[in-house]
Amino acid sequence: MDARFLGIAELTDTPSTAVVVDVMRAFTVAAWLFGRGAEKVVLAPSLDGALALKARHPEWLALKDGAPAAGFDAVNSPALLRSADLAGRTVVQKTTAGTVGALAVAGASTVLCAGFVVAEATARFLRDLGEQRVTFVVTGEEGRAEEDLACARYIARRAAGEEADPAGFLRRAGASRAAAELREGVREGSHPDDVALCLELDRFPFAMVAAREDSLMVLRPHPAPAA
Ligand SMILES: O=C(O)[C@H](CS(=O)(=O)O)OP(=O)(O)O
Ligand SMILES: [Mg+2]
Repeated sequence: MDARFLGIAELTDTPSTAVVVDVMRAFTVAAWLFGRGAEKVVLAPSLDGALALKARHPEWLALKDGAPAAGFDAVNSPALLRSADLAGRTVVQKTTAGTVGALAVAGASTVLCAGFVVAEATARFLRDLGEQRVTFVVTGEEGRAEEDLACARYIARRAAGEEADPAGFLRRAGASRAAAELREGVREGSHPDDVALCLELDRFPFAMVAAREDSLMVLRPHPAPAA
């Protein structure tokens, strides 16, 4: 498999198959939303866009990164969402990196959103797809976020059918700037358990596929086929 690893600003063409990686924290959060029963996650282009969607659909939940804010129901923290009852709910998510990365490749034929919590299911999806050229969008720090790069490289190895010891990849992610900032409480809207939850390998059995539905980019879980 020919894998390339690009930051959002480095995307000069529309890839056929894109895996958008945001370990800390957007797509760990999205996986937890599905794990808690959410039906779909609508990826919003802006804070105002998220609030407009919520105004049109008052039953939807709006989630943003950073500090809590008026009009939003939740923040971008897996630990703060891990006990929420979200059965059948739609969540509108807007974050600094992850949702921006997914929207940047909205024209791709296949868009997966991923973190370590869905790594093997994502790799399995790619193996089943049989695509030879996969673009990994490394959403953090202009394509240099260690946690996203480590996760992307791990998924690429597994998608190519190679054995890969996850320990080194997880260690690299755990030593990232994002992990340090979360541990130190620098990032607002966080919980002390966020880093550990972001580094839980294969916590969930589904991949996450984003696709256009009407004018929206919508993320849904894609269960792994029976082995
Ligand atoms: O919520 C996050 O961890 C980040 C935003 S910030 O770096 O904390 O400001 O957003 P994400 O898009 O999930 O990387
Ligand atoms: Mg991030």
